[in-house]
Amino acid sequence: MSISDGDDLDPITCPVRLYCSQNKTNILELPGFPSSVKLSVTRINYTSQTLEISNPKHCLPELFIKLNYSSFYPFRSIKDSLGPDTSFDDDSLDATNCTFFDCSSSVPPNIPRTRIAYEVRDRLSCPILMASDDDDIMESNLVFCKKLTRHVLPVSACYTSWGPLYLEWSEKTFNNGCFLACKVSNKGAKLYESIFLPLTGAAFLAAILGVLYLIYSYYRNKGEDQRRVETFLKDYIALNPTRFSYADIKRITMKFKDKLGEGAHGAVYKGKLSNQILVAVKILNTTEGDGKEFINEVGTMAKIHHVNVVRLLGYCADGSHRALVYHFFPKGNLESFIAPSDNESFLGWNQLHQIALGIAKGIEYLHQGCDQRILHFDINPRNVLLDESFTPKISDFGLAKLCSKNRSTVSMTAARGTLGYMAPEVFSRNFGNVSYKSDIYSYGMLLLEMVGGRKNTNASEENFQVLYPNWIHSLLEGDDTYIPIEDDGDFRNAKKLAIVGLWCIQWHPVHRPSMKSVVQMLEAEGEDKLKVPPNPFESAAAIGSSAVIPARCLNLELEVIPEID
Ligand SMILES: Nc1ncnc2c1ncn2[C@@H]1O[C@H](COP(=O)(O)OP(=O)(O)OP(=O)(O)O)[C@@H](O)[C@H]1O
Repeated sequence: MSISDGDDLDPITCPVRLYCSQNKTNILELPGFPSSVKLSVTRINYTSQTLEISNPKHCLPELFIKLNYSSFYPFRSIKDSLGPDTSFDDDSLDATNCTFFDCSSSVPPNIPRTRIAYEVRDRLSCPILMASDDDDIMESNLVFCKKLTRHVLPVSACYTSWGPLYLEWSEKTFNNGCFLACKVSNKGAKLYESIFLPLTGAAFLAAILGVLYLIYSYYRNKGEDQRRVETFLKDYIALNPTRFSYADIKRITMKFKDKLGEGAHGAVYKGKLSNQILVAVKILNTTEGDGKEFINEVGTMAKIHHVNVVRLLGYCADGSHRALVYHFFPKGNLESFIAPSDNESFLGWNQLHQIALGIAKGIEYLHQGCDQRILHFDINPRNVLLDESFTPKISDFGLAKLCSKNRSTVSMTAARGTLGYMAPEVFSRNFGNVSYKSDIYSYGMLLLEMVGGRKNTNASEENFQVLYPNWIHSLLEGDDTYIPIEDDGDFRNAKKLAIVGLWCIQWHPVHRPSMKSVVQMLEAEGEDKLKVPPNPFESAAAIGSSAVIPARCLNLELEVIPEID
């Protein structure tokens, strides 16, 4: 769009010209006598190829008085925007003799309802009127007006007193360089241009920006995923845990979509580091503080690398958010395999024996294999996870305590662990000092449950309530028939687990074996050489001769004696 006053268009080559004025209105300038006439173009319709002409003063005759028929060339006057009066080829039908009257000093008393009459009504604002040869001068009361001049005009022009006038153009008209239109200032176009166009433009821009943002965030996320996996792999090879931001954790767990379960310290979610690396993310219950302690603890746990201990792959300490990232183990925890609801999930005695041995080796490593002795304090079947090949992995170090290897006992201000697996001395110091032997007790209970769990599935309600250790003793003496023993191998494995379990749950910590001895016992050929220990609950069993209290409940029966240190 170019803005001009029309002077840059040569009047010789462009006798009729259209240009965009300084106030951005299209002006159609027509050659007239004694000077050219400037008409306002209120609308340009490029589809129907029409112009709408009006005079801001609503008095076109004032302007038309200077024009004649040829002034309009190459335009044709039409009735309205819908179509021409006549075809382009028949000029004679489009022209008429048009007489101009000055009616400024005459207002007739009775105005008939004719076209001219309406024009008369507007005399005050537009005192010049036009009439064609076809108009009845009498009827239109023009007899009271002063006749000015008469010349040929397009028919429609002569019938238009206050506008608008419609002009039509042919194809080539706008291609001769004399027509440099700007925007047309009609209301619709204004609306279109001021609201719709900007809106569509904005929507289009927003859509483009949206698409660009999606592409950007896709590649950024992809880049971030890539970066995270690369950092992880580097850390993994260097045996270090990766530190993740909370945003990373959200992405890894797909906004905590798949919950695996919930423990005492927080919920566990399944996640993905990449398509190949599946993880379980434990979101610890909201904590306060700067997380230094947590990072120290994580740092120690990060050094634990054993095939039977869950390896910490990463952690998050971001504001008050704390999370731990582990490998994902599809078989879940050992609990569901110890007392499965259907016999088909029974892993077999050989497999159970292997699992028991794996757990023992994991605990032995924690007790002896690290710089510092690590006491777990929460060994139980739920904290043993199984990988695809049923290799056990000790998990959940939330209650673990680090202590110097040359200290045989540790101080604890509160009982910790899971009832039923908790050693008596952890429950109350009156039973002795807390030490690594407390983990041995928990492990012993786990072994007995592995053996006894089989009985639970086959037993009646009455048999279910048999005191484990007593029942295990009966088993060892050959009095029990509930255990699903199919061959000698089965019997030997079950018996071995039972004997080792009984040793581990000895009442007094000093009577319990170390994990090293446990591993040796489990690996030793033949269970015959293993001595059956005294029944640790003999006195309790004697008191309740009906022996209907399960071992787990027995712990609950213990009198709680407050801690002294
Ligand atoms: N790495 C993992 N792979 C697969 N499942 C897991 C993993 N870690 C934990 N889970 C599952 O998530 C659930 C919750 O585990 P979590 O260790 O928090 O609780 P818990 O051991 O059941 O209870 P608590 O923490 O009180 O001892 C359990 O069902 C557990 O089997």
